[in-house]
Amino acid sequence: MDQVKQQPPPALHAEGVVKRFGQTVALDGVRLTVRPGESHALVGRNGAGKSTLVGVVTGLHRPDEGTVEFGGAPAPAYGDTAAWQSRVACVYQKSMVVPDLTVAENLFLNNFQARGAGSGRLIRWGGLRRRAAELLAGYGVDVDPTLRAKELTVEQRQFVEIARALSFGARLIVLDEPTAQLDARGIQRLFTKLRELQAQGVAFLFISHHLQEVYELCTAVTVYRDARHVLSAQVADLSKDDLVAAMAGDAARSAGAWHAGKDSAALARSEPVLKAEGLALDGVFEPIDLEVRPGEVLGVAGAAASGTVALGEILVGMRAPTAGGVAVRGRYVRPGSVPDALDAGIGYIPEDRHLQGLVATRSVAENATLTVADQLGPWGTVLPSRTRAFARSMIEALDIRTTGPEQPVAGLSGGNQQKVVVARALARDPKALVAVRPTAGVDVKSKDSLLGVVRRVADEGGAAVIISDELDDLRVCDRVLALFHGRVVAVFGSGWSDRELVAAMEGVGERE
Ligand SMILES: Nc1ncnc2c1ncn2[C@@H]1O[C@H](COP(=O)(O)OP(=O)(O)OP(=O)(O)O)[C@@H](O)[C@H]1O
Repeated sequence: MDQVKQQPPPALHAEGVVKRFGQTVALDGVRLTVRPGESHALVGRNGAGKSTLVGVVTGLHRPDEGTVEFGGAPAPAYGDTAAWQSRVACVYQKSMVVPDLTVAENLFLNNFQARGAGSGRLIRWGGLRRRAAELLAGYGVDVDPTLRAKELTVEQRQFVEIARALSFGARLIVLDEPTAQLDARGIQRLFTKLRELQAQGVAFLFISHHLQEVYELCTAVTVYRDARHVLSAQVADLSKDDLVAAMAGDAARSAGAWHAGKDSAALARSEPVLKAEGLALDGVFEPIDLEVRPGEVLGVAGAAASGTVALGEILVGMRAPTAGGVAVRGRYVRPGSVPDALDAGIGYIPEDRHLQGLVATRSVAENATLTVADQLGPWGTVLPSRTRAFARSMIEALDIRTTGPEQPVAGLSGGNQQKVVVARALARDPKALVAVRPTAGVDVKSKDSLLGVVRRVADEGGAAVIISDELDDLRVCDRVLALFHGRVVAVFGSGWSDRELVAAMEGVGERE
């Protein structure tokens, strides 16, 4: 018999996939082919259809048309969860493990029957732990299987979820913005692990708005735009400008890497809009003084454990400090009081729109105006016409992809939900806007307009604080404080280099 050397069948092949949600066509005949051992990026603007495709190829959404194959064989029936688990898994930004169970229990959850016939319902815990330790070691994952899932770092949790998927037999793993909550070193450790697994033939579908990560990690890329397939290419053959142009559908505008940089002498003469004195949170950050003057955008840079997010939460009244206080234009703000912070003119763009941001079942218009109900009509009544008018202006300004102001936010893509959170923060014309990683999950093209909106709050005489470890977020700032383990380790005016700022956030070159 002739031995014809054949290419192995693709790890995933989807063809002609159509998915509608009511009137919305989320996928319009798209295709995607991921080869074994490949790291394949799926990119596109907010609302392009990426998450919907992930839902279709992980068995969550039944497509209206089209086919899905794994390793050349048709996908399992929709609803047969165990069969889907043995083909593909998705590691989401949100943890899918059970927080109160141990790593070992999470690894074998739903999989007890796989431990051999005859064991019945009896679970042998010692054996379970041993097998978990073997499994983790087999994939080079250094995590104690007796820890509870809630005790894991984001990075460890992702590794456990990947090991769990592989133990079910899956050879395709979808990673949805996996670096969103990792610091620079965590990202490098994740990428190293992914490369090791790729070398063993595991394929990855990588969903990300970070194009530099696509170039660093991925070998192939597919672009969707407005629910359609635009191109698939080898990453090495595609320039970044061409990639952005394919996503945006028109000639790529330059990302406008502008350092703002205000006249520091003029700034120093004006009274601060936002002032914090001796602000501290025991065990999280040491006393810190802040002054943000009219027209100024202050950046607060730091990695996950730096204390920057807690600082932001204190500025907006979500947490009380252990010492110090905050004032807006000289008006003292009651510590730990969100209503008082709002009254004082503080606006807030939280990082986690799921927990703090939105009411999923309410409309875009209602969510965008949740904090301004008292301003929209007499005696607190909300006039629907005004709510809609404000929402319409925001939909336009922020390029929110929606069927209209009445659409429930649950039906928006993740990035478009984030824009609604931003709209809500702007609804009150805040004097001081505090934004935590405002562009998380927002596509490359929308990032500019969103940061421009934050910048405008300052340009109109207010002040803004951007808390982030994203260099692109920090570029719009006039001044950047870098925190490391709760201490300000560096202050930059305009003109910092990426390398300097990253080094400061990483605590490199810190002086005692
Ligand atoms: N459950 C749903 N109900 C109604 N419409 C939906 C639903 N899920 C998604 N859509 C719509 O389908 C389209 C594609 O959304 P999808 O979440 O796939 O985009 P995405 O590319 O993942 O965007 P993002 O980058 O913002 O996460 C959007 O117009 C969205 O509003």
